Amino acid sequence: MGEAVREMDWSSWRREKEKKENATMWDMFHLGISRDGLYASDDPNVNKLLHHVTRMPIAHITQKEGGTQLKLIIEFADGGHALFKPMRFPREQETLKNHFYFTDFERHNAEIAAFHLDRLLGFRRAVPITGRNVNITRELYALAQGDLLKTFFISPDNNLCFHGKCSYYCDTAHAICGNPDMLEGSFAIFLPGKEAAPRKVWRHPWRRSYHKRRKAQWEVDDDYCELVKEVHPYNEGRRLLDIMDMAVFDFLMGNMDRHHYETFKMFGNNSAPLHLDHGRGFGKAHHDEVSILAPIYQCCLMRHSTLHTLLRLHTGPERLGAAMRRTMSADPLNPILTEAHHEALDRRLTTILQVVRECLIKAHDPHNVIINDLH
Ligand SMILES: Nc1ncnc2c1ncn2[C@@H]1O[C@H](COP(=O)(O)OP(=O)(O)OP(=O)(O)O)[C@@H](O)[C@H]1O
Ligand SMILES: [Mn+2]
Repeated sequence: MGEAVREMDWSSWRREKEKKENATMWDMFHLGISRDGLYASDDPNVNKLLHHVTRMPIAHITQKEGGTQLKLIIEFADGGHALFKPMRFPREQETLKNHFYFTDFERHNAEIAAFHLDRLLGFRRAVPITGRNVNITRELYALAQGDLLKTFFISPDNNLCFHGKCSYYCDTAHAICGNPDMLEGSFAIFLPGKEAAPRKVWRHPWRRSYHKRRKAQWEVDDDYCELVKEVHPYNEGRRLLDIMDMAVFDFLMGNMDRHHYETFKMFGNNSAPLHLDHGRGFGKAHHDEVSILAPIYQCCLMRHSTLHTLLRLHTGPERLGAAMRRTMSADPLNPILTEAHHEALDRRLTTILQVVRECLIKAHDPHNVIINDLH
């Protein structure tokens, strides 16, 4: 019953958009969202929309409520919206050695790179994101209001800075500063509003403990996957395989911060999870965090289509690191990643294939490991 009502909200909202005389690029993006992904593999609108976002004048800015680190909701002159994450540190700065994944600063370039990685892996579950240079004086300070406006100041080095209000790192010591007032940031296309397209938030079964002295159950129980396989929604349908895809994606970028994930309620339980929030990926180019692959080595599962893509990106002709370099070269903030991260992507891909190989050696039947979804 509940599902049916939500389907109706979504369809009346869709009809409303489709009726509009001139559907905007933003409308087209929203209308293209499906059960399987946020856009189609051959959708030319995605690159067009991202290019548009790099040039469109900004009309309004507000702080995004909640969240641990500062984010701005940007409204453009044509009525479209994006989620802005500012650059805090130069790309060369790695995750601080004594920081946990949950105290790591977010990186705008990781958000951009993660979108490209998700698309190259064929998932299309991450929101399209582009980099853009903003002029803090003209494009942020001139539009800021209320509490946000009060946080702008000139630093001792004569740069324009602000820190906003949030529960972590929103103070003078952790301000976001321009050079002298130019600032890099990531702009993520906004998803349809929660009213028209409500989302469900799920705890990730392999989430980390977020406590500096405690371990999660999957870290101490090698049979953890057997438990997960018993419970909804992992006991049927696509979801457990989606978790394997997420592990591939997160391991390649070194993202340990996948505590929750979201799905659109209107598509029901058998829909693709969204890949959101990758600001803590690409933090350490010289360390491979193999525990991110725990879902894969504990369950020994992978979609055939995913394995197929991984093998292609491993053997070439264009390998993963090179493909990332190529697709990100059009971004205004190119280069997005340092060379060491491109090397890490190819090295980690080899590790994933090795883990799958070990699963196949152990398995009684390879069809229990590689799940055929290529019909
Ligand atoms: N492109 C988007 N459009 C609309 N909403 C978004 C978009 N990206 C993220 N969100 C929403 O904003 C919330 C916060 O985003 P994000 O997780 O990136 O920030 P965060 O500061 O890391 O948050 P948290 O600390 O709660 O994890 C997400 O839970 C998601 O629901
Ligand atoms: Mn987060």
